[in-house]
Amino acid sequence: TLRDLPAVKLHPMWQGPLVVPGGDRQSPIDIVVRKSVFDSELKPLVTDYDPQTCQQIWNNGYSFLVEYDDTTDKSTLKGGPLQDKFRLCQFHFHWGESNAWGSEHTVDRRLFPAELHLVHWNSDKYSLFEEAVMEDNGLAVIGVFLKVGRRHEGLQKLVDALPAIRHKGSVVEFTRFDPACLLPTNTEDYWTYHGSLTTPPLTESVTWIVMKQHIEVSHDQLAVFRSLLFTSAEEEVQKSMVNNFRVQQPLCGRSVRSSFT
Ligand SMILES: NS(=O)(=O)c1nccs1
Ligand SMILES: [Zn+2]
Repeated sequence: TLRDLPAVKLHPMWQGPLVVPGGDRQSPIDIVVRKSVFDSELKPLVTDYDPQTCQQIWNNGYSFLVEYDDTTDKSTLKGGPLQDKFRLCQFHFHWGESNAWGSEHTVDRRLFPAELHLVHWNSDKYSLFEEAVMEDNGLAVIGVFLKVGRRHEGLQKLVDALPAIRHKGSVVEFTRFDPACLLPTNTEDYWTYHGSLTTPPLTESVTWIVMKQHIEVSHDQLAVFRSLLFTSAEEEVQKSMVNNFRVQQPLCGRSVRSSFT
């Protein structure tokens, strides 16, 4: 198997392959603003999220996920660079142990303390996330940078639920949360490129939509993210869930388009 190949180094945190063999459209990447290409055909994002589809929040050992009922087209994303309609299935974050780093994407090498990912799959073409995750045009992930500043009132409900899921594998009910409150006010300006998931299975099935405008959260709110653990309750050594971001990947000739000049 992959593990037997001496060339494949296992990632210390994910025990998965660090480099995907033959991967030439991996994520995350550094977005070099002056090299991005303005595309006037790019439309504003159209999100239509139903808070009633929010189901649970859980610690999967990499991040914490807020999961939505994606058995119907109740919470959807369309527009932007997308031709089809995409269904929201979950959102999660990546962050650092300090405010100096934590995001997966960077803008002209600038790091942010954290990054939000809203994960959607193409429900016009596929019937399950597991199917779409293997296909070129299967997924669309919105990336939003977080900066430390004012407290984010909408985020607080989520922050208050985190102590209940400190350990890997813990799940609690989480309902009536509108993820639209986590989007920046400006959803017209974004960069978009074809890439991959940044955690296993790392498949190259993602149309990335990285928002130009960040959102602000308070230092204390981010500190609660860092109080989560990678480890389950049974493990002797508890490890703080921090620095759960992937290293940046080669662009391999890809172009990044911008919806703004
Ligand atoms: N970090 S990510 O949004 O690329 C992702 N990885 C696996 C499922 S969703
Ligand atoms: Zn992510």
